[in-house]
Amino acid sequence: MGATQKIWTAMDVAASQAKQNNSNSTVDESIPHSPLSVDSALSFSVMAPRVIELCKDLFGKWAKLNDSCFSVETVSGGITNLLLKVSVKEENGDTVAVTVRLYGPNTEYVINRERELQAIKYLSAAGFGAKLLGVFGNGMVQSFINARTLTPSDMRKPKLAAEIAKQLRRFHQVEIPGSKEPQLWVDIFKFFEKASTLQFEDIDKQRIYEKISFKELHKEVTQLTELTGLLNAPVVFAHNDLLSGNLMLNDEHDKLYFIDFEYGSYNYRGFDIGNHFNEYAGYDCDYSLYPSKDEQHHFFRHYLQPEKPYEVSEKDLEALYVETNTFMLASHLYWALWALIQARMSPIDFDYLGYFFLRYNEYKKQKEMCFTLAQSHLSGYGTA
Ligand SMILES: Nc1ncnc2c1ncn2[C@@H]1O[C@H](COP(=O)(O)OP(=O)(O)OP(=O)(O)O)[C@@H](O)[C@H]1O
Repeated sequence: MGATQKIWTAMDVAASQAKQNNSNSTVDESIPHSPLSVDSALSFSVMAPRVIELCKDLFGKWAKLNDSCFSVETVSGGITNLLLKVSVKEENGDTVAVTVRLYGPNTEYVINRERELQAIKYLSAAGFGAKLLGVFGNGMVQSFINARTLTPSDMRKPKLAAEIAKQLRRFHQVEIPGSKEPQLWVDIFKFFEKASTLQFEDIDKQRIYEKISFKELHKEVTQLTELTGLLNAPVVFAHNDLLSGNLMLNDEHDKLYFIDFEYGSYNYRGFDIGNHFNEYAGYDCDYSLYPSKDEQHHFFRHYLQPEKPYEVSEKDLEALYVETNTFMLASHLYWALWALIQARMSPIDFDYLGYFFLRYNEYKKQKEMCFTLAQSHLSGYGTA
């Protein structure tokens, strides 16, 4: 969904097993670590010298530089992650820029950082995102990406949509060690457990919350689990949060970057694509902006056969259309339940309860059409 605070169910990544299975020799295991932490709640003027000290501790070549060779600025952030840019004038006169990400307090219990770091190593070795340069007590240092963040309307531009599709295909081909079990329903049922037993101190929020029928919601989740189970859908390593804020473009070099792998996991390919299409709605959640069938086909052609997009068969296009638009419903349920938990847990001032209703109502609006589409496809009739 892309709001700042992220809720993550602590799924077992089997890190030790992952290390044993580690067969990708291109992964750099020599990433520097520092035990230092920098409190993200400090004022900027107190924090900046500590960030410089941290950089010196992590990277030996900077240890002897005078502090005046460093400049620190804020890229983005609030109470959760704080992203800083550190520019360093090196001895040879070159200036190098890195990002320093400080995890906010309490994020470690909602985000599985070990799993995120594991994925970053492999994804960055495959050329995705910023390069991981160092890890410290409460954050990480990555390369600074010289690019602009996309807007929702950028994502549907045919040239960019084709590039996103092509890169998503490559992303889905990356192999990350560890369990390959799709996490979608594991997450959704864990979210459901938590979301259905909340208590709000705020009376108004409690009243709104009590209007939700968890019996009905549970039925919806179960029905959709059963339906998607019939699709025999491919499982891939998915980004799971491919919204415009997580896509960056260097216009000069025509280079597109996927960033922010906090939600990455093995998951259904259709979920990743359907979730991305839901993000065409933008920050105002205007679902009338969901891509048309033609726009989806354009994306699928470049996803399925980037080298020969116009040779993709109608049959393959239709199958991926059905898969994506069935899992698109799951994306609504996933973020709806996530928002309920956020409404209770997040310190961020955002109308998460309102967001629950936006996503759940859109699910209900689309349900019949998507179920009919999937059922007729499964029964062999397909659609016109
Ligand atoms: N390595 C980088 N280089 C340059 N800019 C970056 C880099 N990583 C992130 N950004 C910028 O910072 C913004 C926030 O980054 P990111 O999504 O990773 O942080 P976040 O704290 O997880 O935010 P959110 O929760 O809103 O997704 C991005 O939209 C992008 O504009």
